[in-house]
Amino acid sequence: MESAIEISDLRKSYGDVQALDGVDLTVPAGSFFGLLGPNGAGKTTFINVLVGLVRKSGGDARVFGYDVEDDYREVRDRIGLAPQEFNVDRFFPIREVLEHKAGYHGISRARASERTEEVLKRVGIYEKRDTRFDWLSGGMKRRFMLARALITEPDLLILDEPTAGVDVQLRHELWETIVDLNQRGTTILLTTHYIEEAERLCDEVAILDSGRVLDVASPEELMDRGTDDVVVQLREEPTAVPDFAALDERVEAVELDGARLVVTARQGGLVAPEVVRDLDEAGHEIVDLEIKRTSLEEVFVEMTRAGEGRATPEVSSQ
Ligand SMILES: Nc1ncnc2c1ncn2[C@@H]1O[C@H](COP(=O)(O)OP(=O)(O)OP(=O)(O)O)[C@@H](O)[C@H]1O
Repeated sequence: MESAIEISDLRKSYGDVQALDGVDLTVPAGSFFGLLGPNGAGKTTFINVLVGLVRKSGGDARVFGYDVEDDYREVRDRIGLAPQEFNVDRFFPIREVLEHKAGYHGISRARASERTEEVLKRVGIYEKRDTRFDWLSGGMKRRFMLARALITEPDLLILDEPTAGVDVQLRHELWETIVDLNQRGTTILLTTHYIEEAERLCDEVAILDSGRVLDVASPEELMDRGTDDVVVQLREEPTAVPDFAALDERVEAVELDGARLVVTARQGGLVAPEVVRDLDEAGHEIVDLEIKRTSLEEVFVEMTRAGEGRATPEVSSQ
């Protein structure tokens, strides 16, 4: 499959701070890819290298096969970026801001005007087209950032915290719009602090910490590494229960509180049927069963906490 983003040994230092410390990453074309990491992990720096706002100190970075520095123009024309900050010309009607941007990318005046109409309708702020950016509500500003990123019909859409500070309903609406774009073939690179957002939307996520990629996997695969709770309510308080930990190595803890049994295990969904069978064979009657799945957020916190030990800035050799 073609790669939308191909990165090898990417490095960026700001003086003593090694913001990117040898990143290797491949984002397949058409995927919905998440970039997760705590504050200061290097996510914005990574994005800025791709869009030509920051010069890398070393390594190789390509977008649809084009080198981000040598083929800057080709790369920039293929990327739509919705940055975290509202870096928008505030004094013009938003319609004009979009038309200017399209013109800057070489789109004809007639097409720019059509395209402006399309994207404003798509994000649901067409009726605000003659309003200046300053006068939009916070949620409308977020929608506008997405519209501006879409004006050039990008093959790669980069969303840096696209739903920061928006209410639940708008967040869901924005998700729908983004998922629809992805289904039509646009590759999405998303950074977010709402880990649930990545869990719901992304095919794959990369966990970045201290300028390094700790892991790349699907949210499902990552969640399999955390532990789930299999919670069983028994009819009667048992005097003893089977030794689940000895029966299955995925079981990490067993807690009995009256008639309520909690088995903590990796891959709880697969362990639960065995727990039920063993209890049944031992003559216990089950009245309720619940599997409390670990969240991507819990796994993420665990992984990035493990990396804290080497978070000290290094002096760059580049
Ligand atoms: N222009 C700059 N000059 C000096 N240091 C910088 C600059 N930009 C970023 N840094 C440093 O590089 C590191 C990575 O920052 P970056 O903004 O890429 O992280 P991030 O993952 O996007 O964080 P956040 O989640 O807070 O947005 C941080 O230590 C930051 O202080």
